[in-house]
Amino acid sequence: LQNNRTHELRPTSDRRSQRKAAEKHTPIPHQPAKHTPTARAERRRRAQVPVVFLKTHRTGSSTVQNILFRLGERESATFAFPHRTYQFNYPDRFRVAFVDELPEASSQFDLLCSHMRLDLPQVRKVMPENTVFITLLRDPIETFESVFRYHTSTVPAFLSARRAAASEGKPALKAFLDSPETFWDPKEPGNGLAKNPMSFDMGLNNQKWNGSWPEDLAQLEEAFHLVMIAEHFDESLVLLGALLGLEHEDLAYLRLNARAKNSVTELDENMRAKVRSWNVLDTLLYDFFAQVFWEKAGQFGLDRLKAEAEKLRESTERIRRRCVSRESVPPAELEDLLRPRQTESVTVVGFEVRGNLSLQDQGFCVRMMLPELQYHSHLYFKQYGRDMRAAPAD
Ligand SMILES: Nc1ncnc2c1ncn2[C@@H]1O[C@H](COP(=O)(O)OS(=O)(=O)O)[C@@H](OP(=O)(O)O)[C@H]1O
Repeated sequence: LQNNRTHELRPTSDRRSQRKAAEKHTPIPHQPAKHTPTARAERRRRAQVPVVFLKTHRTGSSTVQNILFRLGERESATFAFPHRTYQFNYPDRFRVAFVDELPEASSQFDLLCSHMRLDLPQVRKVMPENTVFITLLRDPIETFESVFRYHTSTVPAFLSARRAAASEGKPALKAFLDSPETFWDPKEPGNGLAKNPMSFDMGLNNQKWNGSWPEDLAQLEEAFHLVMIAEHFDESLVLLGALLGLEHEDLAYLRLNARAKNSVTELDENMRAKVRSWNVLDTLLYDFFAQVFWEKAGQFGLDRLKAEAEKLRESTERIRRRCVSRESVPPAELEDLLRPRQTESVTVVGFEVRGNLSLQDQGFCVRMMLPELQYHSHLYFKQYGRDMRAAPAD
């Protein structure tokens, strides 16, 4: 099984040494069968609708993507993967041309869940008519703080702020928030995430409110069957499970792609107000879909949702105890297969898998903690029999 393929976005020498190191590591065991006969029977009955998951930045989206990756792999779904790398030419708006070919043996794509900036009509051209659309939003203040810290050296506006801050001896985020307009050039394509990042990912005008916003929101509400809310993650997963016919075990998760505590900036009230005001459209977007979320929750039944979320938490906790020997593990202590992507500006922590697991449990547990890039390359290789392509050299 060619399953230790690591993503191709690192320098070749780094990749080569990583490959070499990877040979020494535990390969990803085969995808295990479900555990109980009843579960197997249930699974056969699940209506396998195609799914698009709009993977918004720094919202908890890798955790949801991991659930979908596991589901798709188990059901031999055909993934609509980017032609290159693990993103659809981000930050360009999604286009059909960004999608890799439909494998010969497949008649349609079943799952699309790699990073993109949404363009609904274009996505609809790629996916079957009965596709279910889902996404995830997070409190805009938390999201922006995380986006800023994670992408400080890749988003030009943030990088300029960091340089200015260094000369003034200030924290970069404070320098940015004191005068964001000084650093933010709206014409610079790489600045998409610098203001209202969730609105940007949803394909909205993230620069300023305009007359089309209400209509655009209404269209998104119509298109998306479920917009999950990170602050109510378990309740969101219960609704996702109901929508896709999934069991609690399918929805078990670990908090992936989390920053180490020392990579998080504590915001005082003054900074929170500044973040809120700079990202006012994200607040509008979030509040709108939070309301939609609670309407859906009401239709499901609030008491039922609460009880189901509690059961999900319990089953997830059991699975976590079975799988994880150590949480919040610094990258240097993780094997390559389980090390999340790091950026220049933050430390991202991961998980250590328990030893002495049966092969079946090992397959299940490793997948649950597999970082985005490793799982993406594994599935890409499985689907196409070749490595994921690297980004073109500039
Ligand atoms: N289950 C759950 N609930 C709430 N929050 C969660 C969850 N899982 C992941 N996270 C937090 O989401 C942040 C990572 O988001 P993404 O995976 O979307 O990031 S990325 O854009 O793919 O890099 C990252 O946030 P920060 O740690 O604040 O940066 C994760 O801690």
